[in-house]
Amino acid sequence: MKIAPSLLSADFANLEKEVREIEKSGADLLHLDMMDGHFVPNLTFGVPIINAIRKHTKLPFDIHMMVFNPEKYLSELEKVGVQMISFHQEASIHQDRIIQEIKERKIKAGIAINPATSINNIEPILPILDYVLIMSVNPGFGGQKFIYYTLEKVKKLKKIIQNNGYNTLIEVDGGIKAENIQLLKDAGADICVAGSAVFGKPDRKKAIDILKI
Ligand SMILES: O=C(CO)[C@H](O)[C@H](O)COP(=O)(O)O
Ligand SMILES: [Co+2]
Repeated sequence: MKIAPSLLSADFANLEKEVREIEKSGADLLHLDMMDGHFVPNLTFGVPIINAIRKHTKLPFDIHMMVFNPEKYLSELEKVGVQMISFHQEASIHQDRIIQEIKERKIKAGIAINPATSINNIEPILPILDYVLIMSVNPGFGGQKFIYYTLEKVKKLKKIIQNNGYNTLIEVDGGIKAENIQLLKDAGADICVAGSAVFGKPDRKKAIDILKI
C-alpha cells in the first residue's frame, strides 16, 4: 500500500524544506488539498503554490480538488506537471466530461466522494476512472477523527472492482493513523493519505515507516 502525506498539516511558512524532507522520508506521493472556501468551508492554496513546490521535489503530485468548477484548473495543473487529479462527485454535474479532460492530459483521473455519498453514485463511471478517493472525514480540515462506517464502502467498492476486472485504485483520505491503517489494508485500500499522522510528527520518516508496517 502507498502512503501519500497530505501537505495540509505541513509548516506552510517552510514549504520548500517540508517537501524536500518528505521525499527523503519515503513518501510515495504528495497529496495536495486544493480548497476554495465554497465547496468546503476552508481555503488552502491554488495552482501558484503547487507550481512553486513542484521545483523542489520529484514526488508524484496527487491533487485533491475540493472546489466547485474543477475543470477551470486543469490546463494550469497540466502545465505545472501533476500526475493525479481527483475532484468531488458532489461538486460537478459533468463528471464524465471532466474525467475525459483529465485523461486527455495524460494525468490519472479520480473522483472523490464524501462520507455520506454512496458508491452507487459512481458505479457507472468506474470503468473510466483511474482511482476513487473515499473520504473518511468530512472534507475541509486536517486532524479530524476517522469515520469508521466509510470502511464498508471501501470493502464494497473493492469487491465491485475485482468482480468486474477493473484497474481502478482505491485511495482513502482523512483521519488515517497507525491505529487504523491495518483496517484499511484489510478493506483493500491501495493508497492511504495521512496529513497529521505524518507532517504533524517531528520524525516524518519514522511516521511513514510505522504506517507502512
Ligand atoms: O482532504 C483532506 C481534508 O479535507 C486531507 O487530505 C485530510 O484530512 C488529511 O489530513 P488528516 O490525515 O490529518 O486527516
Ligand atoms: Co485530501
